[in-house]
Amino acid sequence: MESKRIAAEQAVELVKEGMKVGLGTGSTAYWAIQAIGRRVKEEGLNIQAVATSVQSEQLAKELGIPMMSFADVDVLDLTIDGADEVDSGLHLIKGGGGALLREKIVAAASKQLIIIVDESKVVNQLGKFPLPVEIVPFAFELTVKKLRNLGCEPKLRKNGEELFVTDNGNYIADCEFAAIADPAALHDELNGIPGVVDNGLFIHMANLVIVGSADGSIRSISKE
Ligand SMILES: O=C[C@H](O)[C@H](O)[C@H](O)COP(=O)(O)O
Repeated sequence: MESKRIAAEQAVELVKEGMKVGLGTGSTAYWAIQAIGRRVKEEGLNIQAVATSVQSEQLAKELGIPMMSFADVDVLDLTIDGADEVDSGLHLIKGGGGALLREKIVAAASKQLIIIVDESKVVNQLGKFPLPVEIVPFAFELTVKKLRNLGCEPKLRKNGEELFVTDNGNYIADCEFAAIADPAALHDELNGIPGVVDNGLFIHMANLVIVGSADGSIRSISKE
């Protein structure tokens, strides 16, 4: 928890007066939202934010972070979000919390995507973490078969006895690939399946990854 918090707090130092900011989702982004809330309250930091999930939006509102409507968003200055895996090319797997679609929409609208993780998320090759794929409920069994044909073992995510439902009313298939040799090609293949809304591969989207360690040190991975 400490390593996530220090990475998040370092990222929040990049938030400047007047910025339009995207707020990520998950246990690491939680610490970033807390730190932004503190800066708004204590320093009077003047920003406007949008959130990548209902959960993050609620937290931001509780902390008094000014929220803007997506109708008023053209370009965001900065988004701070977590990830499930990060490789040295700054490609990501996201969606462990089921928020990948909103996260990708917000990331795509951002000049800068800052990713905050602990050391456990940094990998040589993506794919150990089962890749979350958001699929529409209609004929989902058929979509899952198409996913399996790509060579993975998809598991529909559950919430207790029920299927997990995203903020967008869709299902998540967690796809075990073991190793993803060509993330960009797989991204396009997955999104070419009718019924797939989007997948958790974020290719060429992150600008900077801030990695927190349990010993309190912080390092960054940026584009070469
Ligand atoms: O859907 C969830 C997001 O992509 C999260 O940012 C990701 O799963 C990392 O979450 P956490 O910081 O809790 O490990």
